[in-house]
Amino acid sequence: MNNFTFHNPTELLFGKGMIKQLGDRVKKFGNSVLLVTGGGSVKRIGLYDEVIGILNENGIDIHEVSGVKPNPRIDKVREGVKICRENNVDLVLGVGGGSTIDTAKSIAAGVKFDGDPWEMFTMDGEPDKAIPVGAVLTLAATGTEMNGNAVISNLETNEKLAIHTPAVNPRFSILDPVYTCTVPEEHTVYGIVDIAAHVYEQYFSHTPGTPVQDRWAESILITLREESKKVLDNPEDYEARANIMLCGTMALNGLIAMGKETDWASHAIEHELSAFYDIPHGGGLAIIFPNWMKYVMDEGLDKFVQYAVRVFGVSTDDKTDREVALEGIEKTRQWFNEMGAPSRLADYNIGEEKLEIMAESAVSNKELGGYKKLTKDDVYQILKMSL
Ligand SMILES: NC(=O)c1ccc[n+]([C@@H]2O[C@H](COP(=O)([O-])OP(=O)(O)OC[C@H]3O[C@@H](n4cnc5c(N)ncnc54)[C@H](O)[C@@H]3O)[C@@H](O)[C@H]2O)c1
Repeated sequence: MNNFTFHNPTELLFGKGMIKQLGDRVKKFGNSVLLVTGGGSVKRIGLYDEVIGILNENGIDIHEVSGVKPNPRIDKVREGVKICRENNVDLVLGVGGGSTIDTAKSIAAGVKFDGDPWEMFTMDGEPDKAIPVGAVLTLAATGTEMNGNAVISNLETNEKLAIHTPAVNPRFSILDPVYTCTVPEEHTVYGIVDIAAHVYEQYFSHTPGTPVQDRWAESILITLREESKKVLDNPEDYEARANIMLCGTMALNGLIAMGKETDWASHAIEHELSAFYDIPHGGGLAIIFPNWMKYVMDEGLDKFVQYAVRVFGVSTDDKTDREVALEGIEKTRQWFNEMGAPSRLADYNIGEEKLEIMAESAVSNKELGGYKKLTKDDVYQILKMSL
């Protein structure tokens, strides 16, 4: 295990009715809020009215940015920064899924950033200041509710890039699984795939001596498999929704990455797909991940054997390590397929046209991969396997 420091400053308020704590939490940071919401789902589920009611009851001034789209855009960040500066906003409150909360985080950092907010995503280094952020999560997927990441797209440059800074870790995050009961089936599935993908990026690592982290990761994957069946059979199964939500948070809050090298190549490849084709992040990951696994498994079969045996119960009898590893990967594809996730780029009508330019862009200015370092040609091969 490598040396590490772990500090996660986000206060998690988890469970039915925890929204009641919102006024108290917001008032710790001041009395002027920028409320950031998406395309309307928070209104349809009644959460918007509830949040406005609580903020009003507590005498908090409300400013708003609404209409954040999936694969959120930099223009909404610019809009929010302007409003915050003009109104001396004390806290940016994101209410919605990852796209909305990432926008809230980027606005909070943009307020303290001297320059156009897009420069925070393209510059060397990370922004290190932000005004406080709060989150009310409505979709289990990204882990953004308890981390310092925010992913934003720029449609003019076909780029989807991230910032990573503890400055934007939400000061508090309210997670009521009831809100996730209305997430449509396809986004529920994309969320589950995204959570599994976060685990894979940290699980497949060459760092030796990490049995605790490995078993935490495996427990998230096994729980996800069990609960995904329940939630797809009954979308209002509270316990299943709650367990999936907790999996999402624990998959990307630093816990399972303690003392390990991590990978993130598949996420970078998927970000190219989302940037060029505006496809759902989880849908892109479902296509890419099993192909990435096949492409890199020979760099360290032992971890893939462990994954196959522990997560899918694959028997090792009379099989080579390679056969066991491949069976684990096939079971991964089967699990994603059974949930109805896409399996080929053709499912999004994506052909060969832009594979080369996406491969080039994925490796530009950065080293890609950890389990296997990937060159442009490696990325191209993985995309080609995914057609
Ligand atoms: N910050 C991070 O750590 C991190 C990690 C992974 C991915 N991401 C990014 O997050 C974004 C994806 O976020 P996401 O997966 O949470 O989805 P999302 O926020 O894009 O939402 C997907 C859809 O679900 C709808 N929705 C949300 N909650 C709902 C509810 N309760 N009921 C009905 N509909 C609801 C939204 O309106 C939207 O149409 C991508 O841009 C991805 O790249 C961020």
